[in-house]
Amino acid sequence: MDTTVADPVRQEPTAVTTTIPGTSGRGTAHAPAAAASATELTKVYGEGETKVVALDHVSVQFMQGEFTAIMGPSGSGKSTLMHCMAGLDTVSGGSSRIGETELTGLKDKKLTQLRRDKVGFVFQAFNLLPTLNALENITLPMDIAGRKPDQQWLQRVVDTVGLSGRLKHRPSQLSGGQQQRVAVARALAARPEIIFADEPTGNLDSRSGAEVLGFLRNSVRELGQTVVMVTHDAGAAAYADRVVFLADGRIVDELRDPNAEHILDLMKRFDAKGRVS
Ligand SMILES: Nc1ncnc2c1ncn2[C@@H]1O[C@H](COP(=O)(O)OP(=O)(O)OP(=O)(O)O)[C@@H](O)[C@H]1O
Repeated sequence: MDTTVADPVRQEPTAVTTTIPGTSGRGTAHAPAAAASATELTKVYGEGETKVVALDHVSVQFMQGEFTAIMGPSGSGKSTLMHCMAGLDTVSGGSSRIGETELTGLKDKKLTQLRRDKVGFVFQAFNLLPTLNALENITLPMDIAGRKPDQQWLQRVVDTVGLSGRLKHRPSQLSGGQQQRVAVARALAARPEIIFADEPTGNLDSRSGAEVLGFLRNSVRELGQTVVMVTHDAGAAAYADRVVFLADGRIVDELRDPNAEHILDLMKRFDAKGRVS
C-alpha cells in the first residue's frame, strides 16, 4: 500500500454565523455549533423492581472543536450517556442529535450509516485486526464503506498521532500505547463530526496513556476534531477543555479548563447518588 502523501493543508474548526440579538442584523459573531446534543435524555433499564433510571432528563451539548471529558462515580450513567448520544443504544425519552440529525426514531439502516459516516469510536480495548498492518487498520472503516481516504488528511492524522514510522507494523509489533494511537488515527481518518472515546487509556500504563491523551488533545487543537471521552481518571480528564460530572443519571456540575486538582476536589463533593457532601 502506498503510504506517501502530499503536504497537509491546515483546517480550522467550522463555525456558524449568528446574528447578535439587539444589533438589528448589523453585527455578526461566530459561535461554535454543537457537534452533538442531548435534550432531556432519559434512559430506563428494566421495569418494576429491577427498574434502573440510568439517565434522568440529561441535557448537554458538545461543541465543535472541543475536547470534553465525562466523569462520575461508577454506575452514574457515563457509558449510557455516551452510547445513547452515539446511536449505539436506544433512548427511553428526550432527544439526541449528532449535528442536525435527530437520532430518536431513526431506522437501523440510517443509524448504522450515521455512525459510519459521522461518528468515530475509541474503546478501552483497541479492537484492531491482528492480520492487518497499522495503515490497513486505520483505513479499514473507509475501505468497508467503499470510500477513498483523503491522502492529505490521512498524512496529517498519521503525523499528528506520531505513527509515520510504524505504518507497516502489525498490532502485535506495536506497544499498547501505539496500538491505541492506531485506534485514534482510525477514528480520525474518516473525519467524523465527533469522536466518542470510552476509557481510552484504561488498558495503558501512565506514560502510554499520557501519549494517547496528548494525541487526542492534538486532534482537537490541530485538526479541529470534536472529542468526548468517558474516564474515571482525573489526570486524563485534565487534558480536556471541559469536564462534565454525572451522578445518579444527572449532570451535577462542570468545569472549564480544568486541572487535576480541581477535578479531584469536585469528585470528592459528590457521592454516587449525586448528593453534595
Ligand atoms: N444493560 C443494562 N441493563 C440494566 N441496567 C443497566 C444496563 N446497563 C447499565 N445499567 C445500569 O445503569 C446505570 C448506569 O450504568 P453505566 O454503565 O452507564 O454507568 P457508568 O457511569 O458508565 O459506570 P462505570 O463507571 O462503572 O462504567 C447503572 O446502575 C447500571 O447498573
